[in-house]
Amino acid sequence: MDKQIILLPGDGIGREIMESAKLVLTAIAMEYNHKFTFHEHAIGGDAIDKYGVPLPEDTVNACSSADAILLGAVGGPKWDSIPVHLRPEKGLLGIRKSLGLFANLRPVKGFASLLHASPLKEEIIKDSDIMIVRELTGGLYFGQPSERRENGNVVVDTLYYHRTEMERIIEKGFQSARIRNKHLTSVDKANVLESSRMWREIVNEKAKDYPDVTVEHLLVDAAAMKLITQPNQFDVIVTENLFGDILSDEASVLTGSLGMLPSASVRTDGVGLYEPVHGSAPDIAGKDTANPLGMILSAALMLRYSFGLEEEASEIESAVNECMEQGYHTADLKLNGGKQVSTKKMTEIVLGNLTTKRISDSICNSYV
Ligand SMILES: NC(=O)c1ccc[n+]([C@@H]2O[C@H](COP(=O)([O-])OP(=O)(O)OC[C@H]3O[C@@H](n4cnc5c(N)ncnc54)[C@H](O)[C@@H]3O)[C@@H](O)[C@H]2O)c1
Ligand SMILES: CC(C)[C@H](C(=O)O)[C@@H](O)C(=O)O
Ligand SMILES: [Mg+2]
Repeated sequence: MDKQIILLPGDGIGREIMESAKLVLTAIAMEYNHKFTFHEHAIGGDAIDKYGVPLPEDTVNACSSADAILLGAVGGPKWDSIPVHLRPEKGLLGIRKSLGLFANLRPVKGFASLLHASPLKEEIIKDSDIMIVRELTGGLYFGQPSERRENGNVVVDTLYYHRTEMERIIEKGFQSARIRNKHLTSVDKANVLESSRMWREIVNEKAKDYPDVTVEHLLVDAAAMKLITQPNQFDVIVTENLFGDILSDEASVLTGSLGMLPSASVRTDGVGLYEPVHGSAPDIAGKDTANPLGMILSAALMLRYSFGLEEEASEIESAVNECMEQGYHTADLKLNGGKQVSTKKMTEIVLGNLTTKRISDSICNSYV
């Protein structure tokens, strides 16, 4: 298989973890005889520094003709004084919007050997396996007007959704539930927001097309509580943009660290942008301590969803699982015992676990 992959490392730990994903994909390409060609482009603060804008036209053009895109993270204190409409984060919002990537899939499944890494009790998180389906190109993030008025004393952010934007993401939620455990939790704030009233109406209409899927409506505040008290009651969560952003960071606690969570931002034709759920982690950037696994697992999602390479994707996921079982972890996973390693070392261990299946144990041992 011959694929053109755009790499957008971005800011902070973005470049460090992107290097990890690139090495893993290169190893997979060698093993399976694929040709992955990588093209790096600027986004976020990196693009502001180089070109004065968070999303250069050249980056958009390259992404538009690529087979898939990997993104590290954007943002950081260096760009804090920049007005909101020019900030690094606008580069990320801009690329999602211009490519029409309306569905953000955030699987939250802890590794069995990491159950004790979560601050939550093992009996609560055991067996939890959730897919968060987050709307990604509408809502408060993109509402117009969005401005300061009356000498800066009044601020306006608009929560705008068209019915069709809700329909397509809710449909995605039902489809995902149908191929998983057939339970859909729709999260909204229908006791307060007009947008949530329409959201709930659409969920109820669509439910008629999916009689095999059970549907539950939860208000977002209660959902936030239930996510960490009864996580195994969830299968698929479908929700709008801002609620999905907040709930996915919260859900990462189930896995032991935000650094573990991958995500896929897709549209209906298979084109996708793959990015870890976490941000640029400025507090640990450049220290070789970041957890690269959310990024590596995002690369696995790319192979599965954009290229249909299920075996290769599963091989990466198994290699990551093996690292956990071998007791390796980066500093973000607060474990008693185990072997704490750097970003680079963790990447080498994943690579070693990949090749053990095809080469030999002795090569793997040279990494550890
Ligand atoms: N997709 C993205 O590009 C994205 C996502 C979220 C936040 N951001 C941006 O990142 C910047 C920092 O935001 P923040 O601090 O609120 O969130 P963050 O996700 O960057 O960090 C939150 C905490 O988690 C830790 N963390 C995150 N990823 C980690 C990893 N892979 N390994 C180890 N520890 C990790 C950080 O050290 C920090 O303590 C902001 O500019 C924000 O807008 C970008
Ligand atoms: C950086 C920010 C714009 C982004 C979002 O809110 O979508 C991030 O938090 C995420 O979860 O991908
Ligand atoms: Mg977020």
